[in-house]
Amino acid sequence: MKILLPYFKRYKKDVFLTLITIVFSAFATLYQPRLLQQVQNELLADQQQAVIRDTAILIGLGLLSIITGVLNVYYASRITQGVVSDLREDTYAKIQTFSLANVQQFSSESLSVRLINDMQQIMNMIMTIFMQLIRMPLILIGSIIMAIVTIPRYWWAVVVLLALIMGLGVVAVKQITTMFDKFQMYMDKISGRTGEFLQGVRVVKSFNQSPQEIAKLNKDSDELNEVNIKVGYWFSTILPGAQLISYLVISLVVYLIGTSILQHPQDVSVITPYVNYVLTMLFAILLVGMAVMQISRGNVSLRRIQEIMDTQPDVVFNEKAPEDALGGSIEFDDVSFTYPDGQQPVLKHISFAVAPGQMVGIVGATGSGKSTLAQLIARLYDPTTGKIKIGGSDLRQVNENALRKTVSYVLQKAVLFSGTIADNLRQGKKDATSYELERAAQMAQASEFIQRYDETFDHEVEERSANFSGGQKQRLSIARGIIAGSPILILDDSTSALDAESEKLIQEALEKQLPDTTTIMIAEKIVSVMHADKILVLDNGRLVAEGTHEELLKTSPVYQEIYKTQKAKERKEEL
Ligand SMILES: Nc1ncnc2c1ncn2[C@@H]1O[C@H](COP(=O)(O)OP(=O)(O)OP(=O)(O)O)[C@@H](O)[C@H]1O
Repeated sequence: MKILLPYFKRYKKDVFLTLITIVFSAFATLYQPRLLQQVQNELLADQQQAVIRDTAILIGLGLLSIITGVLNVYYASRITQGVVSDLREDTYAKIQTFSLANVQQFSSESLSVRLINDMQQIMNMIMTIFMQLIRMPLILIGSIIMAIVTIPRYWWAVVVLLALIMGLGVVAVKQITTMFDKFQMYMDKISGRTGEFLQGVRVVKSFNQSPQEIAKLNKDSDELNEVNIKVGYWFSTILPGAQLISYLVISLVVYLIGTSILQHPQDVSVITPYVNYVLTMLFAILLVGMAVMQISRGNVSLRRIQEIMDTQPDVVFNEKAPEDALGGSIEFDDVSFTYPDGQQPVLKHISFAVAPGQMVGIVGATGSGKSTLAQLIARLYDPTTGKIKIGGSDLRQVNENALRKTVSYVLQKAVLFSGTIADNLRQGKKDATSYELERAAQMAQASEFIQRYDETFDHEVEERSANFSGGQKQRLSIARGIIAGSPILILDDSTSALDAESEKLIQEALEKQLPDTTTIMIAEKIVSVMHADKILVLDNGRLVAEGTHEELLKTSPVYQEIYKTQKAKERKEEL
């Protein structure tokens, strides 16, 4: 709860006004039965003036109840909306500082559940605090005092009633709160599965995996249901149980009043207010119980947000360093890297240097560490040991904006966002002109298909870019990478869905039109990088050779082997 205090402070005025509405509303609720008793006595004594006066006050109290109730909801909502929206913004800003390793540690699905579902629980909790948690204890204490004052000689009945209902409440609340952790855990699991299912819906359908996927989802959903049913079971026993206890105590007190009515005839007028106070007490206990449960549920969510806030980003940039783009040279000095959740190093003692403007190919078998190496250049992870320098600066010392301006990374899996083609390309450069869009599209061999749309660059990209082919997506993401004009461009197997001719044209365009750009081309096929100034050969995380295609054919057995296998495969395909 401590995490919320600074946020509440921002809404001091609303908190103060909520407290005032609570005090007045509690007073109106508690004073009404007392006044009713007074009116009954005045009726019995035939005091008409007093009856009219007190009835008017009763109506006034009713109105006060309504007005303070409405104002309470208004101010509580203002606090809740304000606090949760500030907290969500801060949490979102914190997630923005996360490295890939941090995101992986939580899983992106869990982060989105925390931002949506957990925030909703926190919202319910704050609303409950300002509507019930402060008001109901006041009403509870007030109704206990008033019930005792109404018939002092049966004070013990109130004590018995409280003890029984509280006992029931404590058992139920304990049971229910232990289930909230499980509830959030299953929510994470289900949203993870649903996200995975929707993202891979084509694979699921084409491999006829729908029944299996549905069965997995059903299993998690059944487990969540079980938790919900148990919570529901406890909820459904509390209310009737507490009502039964209250009516038993009320019946006992009414019976006792009946047996002694001759000695205390004035007790006739106390029965109604007494029943009223006992029922108010019951109502207050139930609402306090519910509020405690809502708050403990909110606390689970708050703890999950706190976990995000307490996480130290494991890639920290030097915000004091200059924001200007760095140079285009790359230097790896004895770099090794193990993924945060991995056992074995994926890169082992890698050292190499690339001069600005060079085109460098990286080849190696699948899983040899090519993409990992590229991700280290973009500082999506830090090396476990060793040092990487870009433009002569140690990556651990650079400013984040400087690095993002320097390295443009076109991912292996092309990802576009909903919006227009132009919106997507401008993610590379916010203020790119139409000329720059066209030039980048031409270099990426995307211009031809873009020109076929009536709206050209304003053509809509649907959600998950479902209206584009794999090759079109790759061309657009290459164009997005090019448009940034960064000194270093990394193409991580980004031409795999293109035909050989388009791939060649893209390479020629890069060579001719971006001669000063350092280009790192990761490729499965040697033919894609054979014209590079230098080729790095990775084998099981080790840099086993570097040189031009001709040099490597003479000196590197690993390179020869890959080349031979690929040539043989090509020949087979031609036959
Ligand atoms: N996020 C990750 N967490 C843990 N291990 C990972 C992660 N990404 C990759 N790996 C592991 O690191 C190794 C190298 O993967 P990487 O993607 O760098 O290889 P690659 O050479 O680019 O492969 P490919 O040509 O198939 O893309 C693999 O064994 C892979 O399982």
